[in-house]
Amino acid sequence: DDDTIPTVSSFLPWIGRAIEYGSNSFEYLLKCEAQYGPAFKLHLAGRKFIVFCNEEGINDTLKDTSRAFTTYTSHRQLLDALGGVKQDAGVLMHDRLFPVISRAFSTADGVASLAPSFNKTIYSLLSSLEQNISGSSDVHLLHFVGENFYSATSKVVFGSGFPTDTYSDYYTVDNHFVLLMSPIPFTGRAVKRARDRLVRAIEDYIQRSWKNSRLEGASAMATEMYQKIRGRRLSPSDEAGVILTVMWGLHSNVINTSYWLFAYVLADTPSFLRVREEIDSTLRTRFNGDINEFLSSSSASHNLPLLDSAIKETLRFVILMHSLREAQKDTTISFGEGQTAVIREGDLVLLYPGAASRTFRSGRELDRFCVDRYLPNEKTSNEGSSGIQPPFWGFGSGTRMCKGKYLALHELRVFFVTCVYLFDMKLVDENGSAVQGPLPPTDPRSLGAARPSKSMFLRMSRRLK
Ligand code: HEM
Repeated sequence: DDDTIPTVSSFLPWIGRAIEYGSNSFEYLLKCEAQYGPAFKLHLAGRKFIVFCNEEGINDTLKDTSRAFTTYTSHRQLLDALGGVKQDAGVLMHDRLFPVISRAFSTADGVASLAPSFNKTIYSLLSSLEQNISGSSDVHLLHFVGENFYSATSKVVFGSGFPTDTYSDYYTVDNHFVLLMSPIPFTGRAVKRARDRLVRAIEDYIQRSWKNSRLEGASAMATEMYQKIRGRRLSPSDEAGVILTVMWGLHSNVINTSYWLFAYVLADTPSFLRVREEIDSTLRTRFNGDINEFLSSSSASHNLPLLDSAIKETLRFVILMHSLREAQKDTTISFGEGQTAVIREGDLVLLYPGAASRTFRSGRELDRFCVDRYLPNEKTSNEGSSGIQPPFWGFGSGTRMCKGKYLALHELRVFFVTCVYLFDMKLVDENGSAVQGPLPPTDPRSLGAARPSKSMFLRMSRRLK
């Protein structure tokens, strides 16, 4: 019987609308969890959704050894919304392109093919900024991080012919992602125009770069992906839309996570000083104080456990929701204390780790950023960490685990280390006042990952060495 878990009652239709229209879904799901417990059903647009909010339910779904679930539905939605793709490219994306990404990056070694050129490009972008700073300068944190990653990663993956001057359209698309996902046709005209311009720019790029069956100057991974896309005989704009969707996957979470990493760490000066000391001493003792030696080493030798803990702790706050799963056969999911939920073929399952990774077991609140929370074997180094390590799903888990995890971690580390090496940095708000302590609340319309609600700035000056 599938009636063992509660159904969110129909006198709360706004919950359905909130999710469907992407407004404040995080808040609404928290309210549902408070009222209905860790697993509940929602009926939306003629489909049944089952939401799991606790550790057991999330892990049991992510493990899915019986292959009961697919993610085609959410990938089709993404391709349609982000890439404006008209033909069905869900299977292409999932069965053809993900394995290419997976082969390229799913081991720490895999990153080696892109790391040297990424490191060089990031260093050259940041050191030219350093040369141009006199005194101190306030830069918009999200754009600082966004433009540098967009430019470096696009060039490294797609070659120097990629039009990186499209950043502002990319930003509009990413920032108003929720409007693109909305089923209401007249919302988000400006964002759709930005998306269409991006698609055309990518179409031009493909036309210019496709020579002798390869994308000139691009990575082997990008060429292999495009060969597979081309094999599908899509229209040129659908081909470009598929590339745009892949590109968004490459950039969006990295940029967003890097933004929050700077914000959380800099808003807590003692934490920042600890991370900086780890970076300085690692550079000094392992790389002769030479950033170039660090940049040309393999990422396995970086050995920055406190920075890695800070990244994980950041992800605990950033990843709110995982993509939808669609059941392709009947199955059951256990969600703790002997309770099970029956999932029927065609049901959609939504995993909601945002709640579980912030309240853990006995309901202890985990609202505070704690830089050393995920240090290996950390017990009680200070009041904040107090040895509590809530479950970590920053990169998902099981068969659908993030295929770009090692690339993402590499990029996040190298960017942060290079900034710490080159700059003195402070976090300030729009009025130029220092930001310390709790950060402003996240944008309530955030869907999969938390987005900022207010602009924050980095006050940067050259670091005296
Ligand atoms: C900090 C950066 C990143 C974070 C936090 C992140 C997070 C995630 C998460 C949570 C999932 C699982 C979603 C689910 O369970 O449905 C996922 C899947 C995926 N990620 Fe990432 N990701 C990041 C960067 C990247 C990058 C750089 C790439 C591309 C190279 C990438 C490629 C993928 C792919 C292809 C999947 C789908 C895997 C599948 O369904 O088989 N990710 N990512």
